[in-house]
Amino acid sequence: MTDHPSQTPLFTFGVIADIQYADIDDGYNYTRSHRRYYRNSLQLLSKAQRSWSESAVKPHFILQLGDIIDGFNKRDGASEKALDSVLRELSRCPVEVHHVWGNHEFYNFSRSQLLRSQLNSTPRTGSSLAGPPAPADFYAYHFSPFPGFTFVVLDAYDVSLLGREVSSEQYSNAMDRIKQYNSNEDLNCPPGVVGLETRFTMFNGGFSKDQLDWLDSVLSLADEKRERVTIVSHLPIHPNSTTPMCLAWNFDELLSIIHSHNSVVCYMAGHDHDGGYCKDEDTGVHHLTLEGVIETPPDSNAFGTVSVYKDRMVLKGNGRIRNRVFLFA
Ligand SMILES: Nc1ncnc2c1ncn2[C@@H]1O[C@H](COP(=O)(O)OP(=O)(O)O)[C@@H](O)[C@H]1O
Repeated sequence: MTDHPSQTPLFTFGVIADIQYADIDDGYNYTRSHRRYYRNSLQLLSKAQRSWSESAVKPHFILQLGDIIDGFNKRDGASEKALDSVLRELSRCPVEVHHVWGNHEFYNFSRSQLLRSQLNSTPRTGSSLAGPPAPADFYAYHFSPFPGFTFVVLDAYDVSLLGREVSSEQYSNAMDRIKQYNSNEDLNCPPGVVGLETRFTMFNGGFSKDQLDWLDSVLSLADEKRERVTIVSHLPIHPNSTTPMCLAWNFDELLSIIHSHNSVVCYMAGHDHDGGYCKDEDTGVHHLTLEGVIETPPDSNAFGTVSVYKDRMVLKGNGRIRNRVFLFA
């Protein structure tokens, strides 16, 4: 790996996904193929935090890619307590954390609770990239940690049955969309076993037209200013970076917006705990799906530190996460 050992990075940041903490015994995923270490995930977060805090070059910020606590907390009336535990652990590392929202955020909290919570990391000050803020109807924003670099947080549950009031138009629209493909009584059960249509489940969602239009305008400005843009959200959008069951419903629409701009260099997501990666050969965009902490054994870990240079980003993985170099096209 060429990691520019002699060069100082412009800035660095930490990445972590699917912590899914709950103070309960180990369990399994739905198909019982993967063990879930609910209680220990807090210890792995603690180790990640210590590694970031003690590193010679401190990360400028942390990207938390969603599912910070598990849905089982809701069942146990422990949502607030579990959230306090993970946020307390994260706050030991004195850097800004940018939170993405995943399906487990919506199992625990309503959208309005999330907007009022510490999981709403919308910056109070503007980004160096001008342009309108995102409409209040979805959770999306951009920030610029360093001149020439922009990060965009997207809401992958903007069009979803999760987090929308059953009486709302958004809920009906999401129901219409999922029912086009999924005729199961239990909408968490995917339609079929293989293929792209398996993504039409209730634990996934998509991006509204308003959000895509907003992103389009952000990327137009970024193109003009020759910014390097990294987009982060909970759901992967490239079929070669994940199993199809974890893709965003309208992944293709987001991909085509990215294709129509030249500023995007990387897209990062969580959700698929096995992780994944591909480089989109048409655009040179790197699609990284980060391995989830929740399915990581106690003697390993799943977090990364990304060093950003003028022409590349270098991911230093820990435990299950491998080192990678993302050259800018
Ligand atoms: N194949 C499936 N059939 C029916 N329900 C499923 C299936 N896969 C997952 N679920 C249910 O969907 C919900 C979300 O699944 P879960 O595995 O917890 O998501 P995540 O991978 O985000 O942790 C859970 O209630 C789970 O029981």
